[in-house]
Amino acid sequence: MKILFKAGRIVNCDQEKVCDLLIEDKKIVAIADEIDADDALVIDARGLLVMPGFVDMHCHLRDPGYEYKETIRTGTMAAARGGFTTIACMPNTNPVVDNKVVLEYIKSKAVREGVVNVLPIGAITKGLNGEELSEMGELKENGVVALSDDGKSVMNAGLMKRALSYARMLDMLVISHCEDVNITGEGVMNSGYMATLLGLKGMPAEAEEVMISRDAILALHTGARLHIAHVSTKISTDIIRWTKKMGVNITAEVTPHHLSLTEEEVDGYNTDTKVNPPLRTREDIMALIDGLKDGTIDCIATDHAPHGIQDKNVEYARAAFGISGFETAFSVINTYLVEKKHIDYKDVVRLMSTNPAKILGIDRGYIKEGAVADIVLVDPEAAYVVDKNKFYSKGKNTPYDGKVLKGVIKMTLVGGKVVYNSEEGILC
Ligand SMILES: NC(=O)N[C@@H](CC(=O)O)C(=O)O
Ligand SMILES: [Zn+2]
Ligand SMILES: [Zn+2]
Repeated sequence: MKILFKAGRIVNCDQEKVCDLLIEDKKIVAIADEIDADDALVIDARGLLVMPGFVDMHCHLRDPGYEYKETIRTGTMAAARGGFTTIACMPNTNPVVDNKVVLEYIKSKAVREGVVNVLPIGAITKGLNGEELSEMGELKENGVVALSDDGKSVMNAGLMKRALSYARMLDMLVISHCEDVNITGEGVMNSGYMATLLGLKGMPAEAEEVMISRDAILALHTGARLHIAHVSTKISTDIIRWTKKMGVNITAEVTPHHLSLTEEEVDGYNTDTKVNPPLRTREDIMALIDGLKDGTIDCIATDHAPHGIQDKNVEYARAAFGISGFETAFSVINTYLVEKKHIDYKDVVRLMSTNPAKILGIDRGYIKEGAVADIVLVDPEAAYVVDKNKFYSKGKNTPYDGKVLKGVIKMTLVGGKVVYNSEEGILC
């Protein structure tokens, strides 16, 4: 099967050009000004962006254990609609991914039912209990791309140090959810004026910042590769900038919601704005954007965290933390960052494809001859109104419902196969 994209704007992290692109079987075989291939399916890509498929290094697929929130099937369908071709899923399932049996279940189900590539992340501690290390070596041998207790912090610094030492020996990436729970306590939104006004308990910025500091120092002394999940504050960004300068092997991600929405969204008590870490302030957003621009923050990750209606349709203080993020990620970035001229499309590719692929150590994220044809075709000008009821994800928990966003995914290809297009939907 051959697919020929005609006159699309091909965007990589370091260059872009309007030209043709030919795919044969699983690979990109030619990129040139004018390609003819009689037997190919021809796609008119004029006015559209042809980008390397997005790579999401942080999502929750909820399978096994919480299939009412999401399954590998529905989660990967949502990912494909979002333009993602590879996603790394967190181990906070039930049972937790702390052994090879659960890992095998996810891997085989992803091969059978997955629409996009799924890379599982294993737990740092058994059962995410923060007490005993998981069988890290066994997890690595069986194919995890990283280790994380996401959803929770490893509160015991001694244990985290040991985890990082082993990770260093095994050459594994550790992804840290940074939250000192003794500081966040019962908090449900950002600490400050809004929390006081709304009568809700706050989650102070320093809960995140002290843990990033701790983990950066532990990474410095152990030499481990550390990745900070969902960075959300100005000071966090500064700490990462400084520690990178010191030579710490540290990378970081930020989510679309932390780049676009502030704590003001919580006014009205819409539980779909409840997320961990919480939505912060305008000042934090501006600092996070600066961090993306100067390379302090390496990538954008969705932290797609789908929940059921029963988890969210309760009073604010009792609702689950999390935002369903796959299906709005690109258009949020396009609307809030590209349209506002903070970044350009080369940056989008760097942040959503090239860098996350690099951090995960996978050969993806760059369009070139010979590369696997994981590609997303985007109409950057099309605007639409977000309708959560049209999500493929079972998680309808989006704070963007009813908002107008610009940028539509027209087509997603995984390994040279069209798995989604905006007219017909999911095709496999
Ligand atoms: N981000 C969230 O608010 N929730 C995540 C956990 C996490 O990413 O820490 C979840 O699993 O629901
Ligand atoms: Zn987290
Ligand atoms: Zn998460």
